[in-house]
Amino acid sequence: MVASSVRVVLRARPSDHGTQINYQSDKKGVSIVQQKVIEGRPGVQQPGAQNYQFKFDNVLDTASQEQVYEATAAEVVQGALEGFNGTIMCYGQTGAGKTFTMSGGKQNFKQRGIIPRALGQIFTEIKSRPDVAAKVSIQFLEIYNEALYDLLDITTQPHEISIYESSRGLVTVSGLRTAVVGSEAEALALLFEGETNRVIGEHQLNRESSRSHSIFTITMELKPIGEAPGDVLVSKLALVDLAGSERVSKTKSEGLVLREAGHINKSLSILEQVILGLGDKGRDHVPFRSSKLTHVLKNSLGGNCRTVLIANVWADAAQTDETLSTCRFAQRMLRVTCEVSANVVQDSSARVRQLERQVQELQQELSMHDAMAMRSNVQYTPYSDVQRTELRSRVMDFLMGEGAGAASGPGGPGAESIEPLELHSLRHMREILLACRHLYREALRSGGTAPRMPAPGGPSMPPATSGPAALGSAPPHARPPSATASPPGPGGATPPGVSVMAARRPGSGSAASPGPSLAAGAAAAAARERRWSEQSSGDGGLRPGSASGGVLGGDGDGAGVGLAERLLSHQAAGSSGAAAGVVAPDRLTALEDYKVGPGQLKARLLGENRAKLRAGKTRAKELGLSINAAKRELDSLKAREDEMKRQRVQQRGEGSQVLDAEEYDILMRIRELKGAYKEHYNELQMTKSEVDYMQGLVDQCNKELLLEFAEWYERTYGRPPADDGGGYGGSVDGDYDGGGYGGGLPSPPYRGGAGGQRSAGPSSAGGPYTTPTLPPLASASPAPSRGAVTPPSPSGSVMSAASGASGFRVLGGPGAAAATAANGARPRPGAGKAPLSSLVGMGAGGGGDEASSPEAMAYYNAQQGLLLAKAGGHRPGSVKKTRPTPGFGTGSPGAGAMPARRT
Ligand SMILES: Nc1ncnc2c1ncn2[C@@H]1O[C@H](COP(=O)(O)OP(=O)(O)OP(=O)(O)O)[C@@H](O)[C@H]1O
Repeated sequence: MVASSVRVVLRARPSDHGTQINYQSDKKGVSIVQQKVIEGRPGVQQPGAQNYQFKFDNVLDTASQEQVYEATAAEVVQGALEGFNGTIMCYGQTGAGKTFTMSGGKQNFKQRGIIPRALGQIFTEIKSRPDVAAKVSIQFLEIYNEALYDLLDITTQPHEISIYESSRGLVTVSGLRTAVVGSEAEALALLFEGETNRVIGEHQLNRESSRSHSIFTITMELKPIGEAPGDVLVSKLALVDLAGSERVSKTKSEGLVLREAGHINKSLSILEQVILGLGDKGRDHVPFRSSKLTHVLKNSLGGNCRTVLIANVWADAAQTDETLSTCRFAQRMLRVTCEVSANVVQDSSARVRQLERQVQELQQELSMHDAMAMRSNVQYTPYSDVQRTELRSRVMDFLMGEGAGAASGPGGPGAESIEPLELHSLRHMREILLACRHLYREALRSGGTAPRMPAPGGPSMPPATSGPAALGSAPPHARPPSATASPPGPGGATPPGVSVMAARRPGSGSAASPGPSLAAGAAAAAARERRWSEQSSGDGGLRPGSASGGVLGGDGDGAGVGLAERLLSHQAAGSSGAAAGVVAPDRLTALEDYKVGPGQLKARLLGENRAKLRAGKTRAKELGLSINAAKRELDSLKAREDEMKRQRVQQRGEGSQVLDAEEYDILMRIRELKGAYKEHYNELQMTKSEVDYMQGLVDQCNKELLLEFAEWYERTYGRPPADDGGGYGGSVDGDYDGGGYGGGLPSPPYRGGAGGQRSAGPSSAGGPYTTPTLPPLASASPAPSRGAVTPPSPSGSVMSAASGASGFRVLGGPGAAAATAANGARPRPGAGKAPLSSLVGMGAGGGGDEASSPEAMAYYNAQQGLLLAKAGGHRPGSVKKTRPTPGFGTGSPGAGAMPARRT
């Protein structure tokens, strides 16, 4: 255990108003000069302004925020790869940029936050370690109004999620879906999926304010593979985006948003008390259990965890009070220390192998001892069939030998004439007993009489209790045949080599056939065995929420549900107009109006992101082509070089080092090509990550735009009748790269259906990922090394690697596949039953041909049934998200003509 202090990073959102707080940072820390207005003259201290000094490890200058995000992610990721738990927690007032820091901005890849960076680093590192088997799993928890929600599965009810604390103080959250992910793209898809499910609201200071705390947990298990497997490193990374503290006088919150603010402020104030308690060594009680947030974070605050706090402040003069309060909180956090140690878990299979080796060595050791003690017939290995048969015949001889029937016990008449059975070892003794049992059963089966056992301690057994009927009810240790050879002495252990005069069973004819109690005993044993096997098979089952592997299976959960559910709730609610009497245009027309009207900001963002996504794909395609061309040229140059080398050796002998001009040129060209290959390969890796990220952003924008449109439509024209399937599910992203997580929304007819058709197959889906594959660059590729670029796998070329990493792997069940096919869209990571979202609008006119697909409709109906069945217990957040609240839309300040946000 090593004591480690919490690290604090200060990160400032730039001022919106040209007025800002003056930060000065030097080695001592950050100094904040409180100023009134310094417009036009930033950095100039006004007379009488107060100066505050805070000391933090790292002051984030906005110009270098990418490096700080990258470095902060790397800090905990590196620790996690060594088995240390880590936490990064964003704290600060509302609007200060916590979500921006954790998840990233919505504009571009460069703005991605700490979570996507951490995921990228984890998978890059895993790829560079071929000697390690890694398992990465993800959970995404939301704490909203003091209730727990699963952001990866919104059908899970809060009461199904609970916090457990072990006697050693280890806190775990049970009931959450655990998604095992195999690539960065899969993990990113889940992040975006969860983000979309998060409850957000709008107030004066932030149009997209998180109304909940979220904890994105990455669990890693790293296990060495190969001849001598070692211990497993298990680590947990908790990436926490807290809801922002807010002064309601500033945020002008009302209604539900105000109530949410109450919960947020209360839980943050308990967090402060916990931090105060942890910093005060004299305090013996820290109120971790006073709020769900502090209870869940217990191990991250002062536990076995390396913790980094990012104090987010808003560098605006109007926010000085909140900035100072955040800095004070961060200062207190610096006093908290954690006891950290690497989590090393023994690999049970490796342990078994180790013990087997140990047993073997001990057996050899024993054999040597026996040889020295002249005990040559001790056997430590299991008996073979031949040995067993031989032993049985000896036991038989013993039982039927001279004096049989006369001897009635050790010392009885005739006993001295019986050749004793020597016992060499415990194993030998057991085998003799087994042989007795075998013979006994054989005798019973062949209709013979069961030999009677002598009464324990008595010379002979009274007939009434000695028959087989009595045997069944006898205690196990007294049952034949074991009792016959039951060795003397406590515990029945007989020293090896001791001769035991086995008591001979009187062969009297008084024994009857096996009685019912024997049969009952056998039945009970069988039942026991059955129970045991049932139990063990039950143990192997997975608890709900501990899904492994089938992360996104088409089993009724998945990416599209959140949206679909919300959309369904609109449809199910029937028609009720906010503006009853207004003639509603058809929804596709309305959607077009919405995109140039109230939804133009999001529509523009979507358009921009789509353009960036397309640019990324084009670049990836160019890079792929150039890599493949380089590879082809390298192959032919290599062949030519080999040929020239062979000729040179033939003509001038083995030792000749003199190259002619052509061979020299070839060598130079090979070197040049290798450099270009490596450079382009690295760039392709980066571009690939960017494409995955931008795809997620596009999908997220797409969903949000649809959702906002649905809310706006309802407010403006009232709820559409249930059979009006015209628009909610219609895509706002008709381009080939579009589509929600569920495999793309159907292409709207007003766009000519281009999207749906173009995404019909892999060759049209991802331009750059469809060129022919090439074998890996064998000798020309750089050798894999830690931290270096991993060359393409032997099974595929650079191009196929790119396509794989884009994650277009079908993870959904048959329903997902059917829906995807119906959709004409390629399956996406996180698909699961996601295509539901694309099917919602199929009822009439939304999806063109696809609507007629019986498989798709069957899938849709099944999903709808599932949702309706669960409708009674929907999480409040998801329902709430679909419903404009009093604080929004018409009434809330700042809402204006914007559609009501999810609240
Ligand atoms: N460094 C930055 N550069 C550019 N824009 C930023 C930066 N930080 C924050 N923003 C912008 O400020 C706004 C508020 O940011 P964000 O939603 O991340 O704040 P928050 O602290 O999470 O707020 P809340 O607690 O209300 O959820 C967003 O529009 C975001 O894009």
